[in-house]
Amino acid sequence: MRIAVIGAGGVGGYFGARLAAGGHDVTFVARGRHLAAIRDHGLRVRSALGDLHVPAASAVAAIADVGPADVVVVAVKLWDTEDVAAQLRDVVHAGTRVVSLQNGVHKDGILRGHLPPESVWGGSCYISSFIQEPGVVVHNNTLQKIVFGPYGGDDDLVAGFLDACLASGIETEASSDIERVIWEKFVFLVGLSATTSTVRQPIGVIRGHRRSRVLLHDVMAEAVNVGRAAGVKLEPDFAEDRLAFCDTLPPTMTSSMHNDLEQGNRLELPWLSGGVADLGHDLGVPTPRNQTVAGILAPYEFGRPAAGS
Ligand SMILES: NC(=O)C1=CN([C@@H]2O[C@H](COP(=O)(O)OP(=O)(O)OC[C@H]3O[C@@H](n4cnc5c(N)ncnc54)[C@H](OP(=O)(O)O)[C@@H]3O)[C@@H](O)[C@H]2O)C=CC1
Ligand SMILES: CC(C)(CO)C(=O)C(=O)O
Repeated sequence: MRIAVIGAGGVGGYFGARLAAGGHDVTFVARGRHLAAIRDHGLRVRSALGDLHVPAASAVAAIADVGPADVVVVAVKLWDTEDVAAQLRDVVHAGTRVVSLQNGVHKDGILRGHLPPESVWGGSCYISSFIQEPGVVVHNNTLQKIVFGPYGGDDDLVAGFLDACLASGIETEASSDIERVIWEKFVFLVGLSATTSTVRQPIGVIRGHRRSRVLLHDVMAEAVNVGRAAGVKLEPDFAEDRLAFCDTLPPTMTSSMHNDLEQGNRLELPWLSGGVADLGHDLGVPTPRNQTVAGILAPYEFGRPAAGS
């Protein structure tokens, strides 16, 4: 299968490298020092499930340099989605499918705004991975899962990508209710990212203290209320379900937003707690806790603020 990966970072680098190791023809679009390092030494992935090395020739600098692809995997940070979506217009043909593994509930609407809607599958992933240094992606533990599926109706092309992922050793599911799947992850991620980032501690600390545990629950409950008001079929008690799920996680687990905060990187805050607050505002659903989280973290949205700025 011919696969193009837009963004060779934690997510795209990891899953793309697994697919390449599985024998698929994978082209990575990368940029900056990461691209330069990949061109010098290839893309190296350090993973608890076995290290991987992708040859330098697999990387290109521009989306326009991607040849015909069966599946395009979008794995850039959320602020780059609009730009990538516009550039993908020339790459997506009748038999091409685009699947975003990004977080949040806004990304597919952006892609569908630029591309034929039927070409965009919904997608979600569970993994903890990051660019350790240019050319090197680290996959922290053994979790690595993709769920994807078409929006409405069947699509004969789903089976090919499902088989490609499974045969490459990626835990993968095809879903006939992908919107709900994406929202279910969103609810959990909003809770995890809001609490780990504001408290600056991993999930074990958050769930272990009565008040921060209540905050975790309430932040997720607001996301559930917003999703239900938007027509997503989330169970009314889904926040309780996710709180129980949080109790099963390793105590050291944290969110990519908390990691980005600690590194002084830009945050996806406007699409996580900020996104819940904005959607809640539009739908008339109160979201006081997510608004508070978005306010506390706002000064860090574009990286660590300079002292006194
Ligand atoms: N990392 C994780 O553990 C998880 C992340 N996610 C989600 O996946 C998405 C991607 O996250 P992650 O992999 O961590 O992000 P990274 O920052 O690690 O990787 C994104 C890469 O894409 C590059 N990029 C952006 N735009 C372009 C472009 N137009 N052309 C070429 N390269 C481009 C970035 O370059 P530059 O640095 O120059 O901007 C960067 O190297 C996010 O939405 C995130 O929330 C989901 C699950 C887990
Ligand atoms: C919760 C996790 C690690 C699961 O993939 C995630 O998506 C994130 O923190 O961005």
